[in-house]
Amino acid sequence: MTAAQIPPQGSAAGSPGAEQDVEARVIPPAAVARLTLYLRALNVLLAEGTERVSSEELAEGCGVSSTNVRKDLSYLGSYGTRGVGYEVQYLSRRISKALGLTQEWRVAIVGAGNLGRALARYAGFENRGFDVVALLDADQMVIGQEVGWLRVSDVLDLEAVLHRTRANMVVLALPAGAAQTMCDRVIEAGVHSILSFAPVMLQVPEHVNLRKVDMATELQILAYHAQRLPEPGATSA
Ligand SMILES: NC(=O)c1ccc[n+]([C@@H]2O[C@H](COP(=O)([O-])OP(=O)(O)OC[C@H]3O[C@@H](n4cnc5c(N)ncnc54)[C@H](O)[C@@H]3O)[C@@H](O)[C@H]2O)c1
Repeated sequence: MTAAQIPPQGSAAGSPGAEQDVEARVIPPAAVARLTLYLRALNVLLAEGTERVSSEELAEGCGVSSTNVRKDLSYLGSYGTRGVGYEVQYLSRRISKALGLTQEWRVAIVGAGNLGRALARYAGFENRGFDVVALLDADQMVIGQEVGWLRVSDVLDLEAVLHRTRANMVVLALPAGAAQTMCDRVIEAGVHSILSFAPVMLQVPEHVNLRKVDMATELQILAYHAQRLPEPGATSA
């Protein structure tokens, strides 16, 4: 094993001051995305009772290079010592903290159609620090229905529902035409972290964090890469 070791808390790099310095750093988006992969792998290792892991093992489990692992983890602090591997529990805590996952995230979903319902029923969010606290819709036939353990609220009451449930993230699972108005209302109600599935560009002020999920674009990227691969069984000329 050649991985660097995370120091025990209280040593120079693990001291509260050092952690604050580290947290002030901006982590590049691609590294943030990989940190979420490491966290998922580390949580599996934790559940299995594994105490240490090398950067090579972590890299293999996440499908990235060990150089990437070491570089990404260096954003959380410089850990220098080689040969012992990372302490799984400590590293998992550090990544969770860097990703803001030690904070309570309470998610309201607007749009209780196919997508909104599937998301509301998905049990995996809670394990990863996201509590789905509300599901809202505009359709009188849908309002009041039970989805999982939630009852669909009337979107006319959006502001009151967000306030009552202390939601601090909103997922928009709405038709494109309704998304901007709803996005504006959500921001006006004080929620500044929004994930949108609507196939439309949304305008938000600078202080708002907006992420857009576009599966069609992902599929197009996949198609581009797939057509560049040789057909199975094809021989190169
Ligand atoms: N990004 C992706 O990967 C992806 C994948 C699937 C769907 N989508 C998009 O997600 C959105 C939802 O998809 P779906 O399949 O669940 O659609 P759906 O038609 O099943 O559900 C939409 C829901 O939104 C509700 N709604 C409409 N206007 C509203 C408003 N102003 N306030 C509150 N609720 C309102 C409707 O009553 C309906 O229940 C669509 O825009 C779709 O294009 C994106």
